[in-house]
Amino acid sequence: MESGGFVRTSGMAGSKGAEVRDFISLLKPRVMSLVVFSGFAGMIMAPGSIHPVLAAVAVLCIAVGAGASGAINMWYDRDIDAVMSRTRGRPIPRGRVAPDDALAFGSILASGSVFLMVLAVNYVAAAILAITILFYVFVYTMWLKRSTPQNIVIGGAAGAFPPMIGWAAVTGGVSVESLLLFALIFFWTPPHFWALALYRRGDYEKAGVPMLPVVAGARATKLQMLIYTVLLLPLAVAPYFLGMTGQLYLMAAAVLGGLFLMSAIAVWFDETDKSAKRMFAFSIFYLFALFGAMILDRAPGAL
Ligand code: HEM
Ligand SMILES: CC(C)=CCC/C(C)=C/CC/C(C)=C/COP(=O)(O)OP(=O)(O)O
Repeated sequence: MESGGFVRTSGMAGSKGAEVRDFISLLKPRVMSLVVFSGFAGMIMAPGSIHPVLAAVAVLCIAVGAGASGAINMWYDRDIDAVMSRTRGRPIPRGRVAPDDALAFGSILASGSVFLMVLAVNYVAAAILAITILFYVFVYTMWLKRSTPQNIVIGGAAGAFPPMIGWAAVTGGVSVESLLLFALIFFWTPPHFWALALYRRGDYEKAGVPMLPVVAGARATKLQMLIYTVLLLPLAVAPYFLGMTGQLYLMAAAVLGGLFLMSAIAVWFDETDKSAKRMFAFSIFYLFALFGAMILDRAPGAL
């Protein structure tokens, strides 16, 4: 049976185990791991306390909401995913999951995560979760991704919300501190993504997606990456100066920031893709390590 030009497989092909794996990969689990970690960091940094069961439910809602929006993104982007070598092995282009099934799967999980957050945690956390999902699906995926090279700068806001969700789960509100956690990811996203886009430029060109390296070239992209990396430096140490962390975090943020800046400079001078690949990998380590240091060094006074 055909559906929207893609082979429908549900109910007729693949072992049950393989289908479960396919649905799991619709959730973009590796990206989800860092999203969840940043949401958890928001929860740990927030003043006050939350019952451990509610904390676990909030983390689950962030994980499921992030995964669900990833599945809807894969449903919408199935045409370009089939063209790009990085994404053509995904379950929809491979014909392992029907587009309609992916959309239903993502929509049910997205609604479920928001409802559970309302019922078990609080309205503010649920509202930010809903905004995050809607922003990623409608603003980034359906609107900006295919229309402007600033797609990931504006759309990147979606990926920056999770610590605010974690913070709101504990406090029921938004604060300067939680906005700072948002800003950290917001300014981290351009160097993170453009490093990948530099060495995947051919893919985006083929798919007609106007990513910055395709539209403005490598030099302009590298300059933008340097600018965002420099702007990230003071933001990354700011949690210490706001009294959110101790000196261990300050040192970690300074060292990580220095290394991130060095990798952006290496990308600037490197005519090959080697430094961009290294910077992309380091960007992921950077954010895990930054939030890890923050969690370890949460200022006792902030409790
Ligand atoms: C608009 C914002 C963002 C864009 C466009 C973007 C794009 C990408 C892309 C294209 C990949 C490669 C995935 C692959 O190889 O299939 C990737 C990997 C990754 N991204 Fe992002 N990203 C964004 C924001 C974020 C955020 C906010 C996080 C988490 C806080 C994140 C975490 C990760 C992780 C952990 C990986 C590695 C996944 C792997 O090992 O395959 N990204 N990102
Ligand atoms: C709680 C919650 C809802 C969190 C959502 C977090 C979120 C929006 C993360 C976005 C990160 C991401 C994988 C972007 C991929 O861009 P892309 O879709 O262009 O990448 P692709 O080409 O790999 O599909």
